[in-house]
Amino acid sequence: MLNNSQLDLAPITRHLRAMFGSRLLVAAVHHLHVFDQLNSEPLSVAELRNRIGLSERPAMVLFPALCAMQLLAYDADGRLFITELGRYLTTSQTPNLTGYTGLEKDDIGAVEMAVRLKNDGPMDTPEGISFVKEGDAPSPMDDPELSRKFTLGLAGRAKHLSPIVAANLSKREGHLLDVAGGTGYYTYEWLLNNPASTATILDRPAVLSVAAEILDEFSHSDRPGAGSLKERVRLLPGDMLTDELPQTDILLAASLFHDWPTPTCQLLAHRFASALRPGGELWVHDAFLNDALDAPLPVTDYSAQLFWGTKGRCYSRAEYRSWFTEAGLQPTPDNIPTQMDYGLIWARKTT
Ligand SMILES: C[S@@+](CC[C@H](N)C(=O)[O-])C[C@H]1O[C@@H](n2cnc3c(N)ncnc32)[C@H](O)[C@@H]1O
Repeated sequence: MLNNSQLDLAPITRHLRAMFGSRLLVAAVHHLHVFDQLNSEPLSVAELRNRIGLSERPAMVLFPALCAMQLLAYDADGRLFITELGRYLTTSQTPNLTGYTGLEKDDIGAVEMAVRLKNDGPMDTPEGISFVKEGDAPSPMDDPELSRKFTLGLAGRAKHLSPIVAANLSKREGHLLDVAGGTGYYTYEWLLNNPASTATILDRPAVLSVAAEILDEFSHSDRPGAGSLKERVRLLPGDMLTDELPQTDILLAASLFHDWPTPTCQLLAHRFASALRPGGELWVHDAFLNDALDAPLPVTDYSAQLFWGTKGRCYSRAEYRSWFTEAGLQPTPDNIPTQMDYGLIWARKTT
């Protein structure tokens, strides 16, 4: 069931994220010289990566974006080639737009994007990387001020999307584990829809102190059932990468995998599968690339934004489903759009 009665705010998030796509374009043309490399012949992804010195994550951000911009495409052998449109970004085409796009080549965002693409992330991160806590490295999510800033920064998005997400998750009596749950809005909405159920929100301690304030406010609202929420929610401080996870019937990973590189996503899929009881369900709310990894443009822009600020990127549903299968789960074919270019997919634990 899709609750579509509220306005989709995608135009706002698309314009916001387009800035990162623009940086990719200028960096690709003027700093990484992608179009010069492809000018004489199509190249395999591996060969192009090798020539411009990109590791896996930046390549899987940049190449899908240039395809979604219709500047590159894949041939039948899986090699990248310059499209008719993309030819106007080569100096061998007359006329071409390289002089015009070159006017932006010293833009500070484009220059920094080129640095981050080549380095697979920023050169220096003394405060740690936004939204991630890994090992002993400093994390803004463990700093009282920064974690509040980042958590409240996502609050409006979660508040807007959570009724739609909750309406589409399974209705059942049981337990929901909202891993890296942030504000907790997805949990509160699901508990209102499932009055006999309970939930755990797992996150960093500093994040959970913000969640506790939001839970307090939510439980004093006039929403039916809000009064019993506090008794039904447990706020569990921890590290999802290392701590034992509580057993659950439904595990929600909302805007979670996209902060992490592929090997960590594979690890998380295994950890989440182990936390599910037989018959349990793993739900992912995120923005997905298409399985051909060449569209859609709003998601390739979002992937660039995530690449800029986190350890992750956007992934395709096929990538998620392969991790679920490797972790012993059975992916369902469901593809449930929500809003702001997000959607839901899920897998079940059969045994
Ligand atoms: C992008 S936010 C998503 C929050 C929420 N699910 C939402 O959609 O609004 C990612 C969350 O992951 C949490 N996180 C990062 N590393 C973590 C770790 N190792 N253990 C637990 N939570 C972690 C962060 O504190 C942050 O709240």
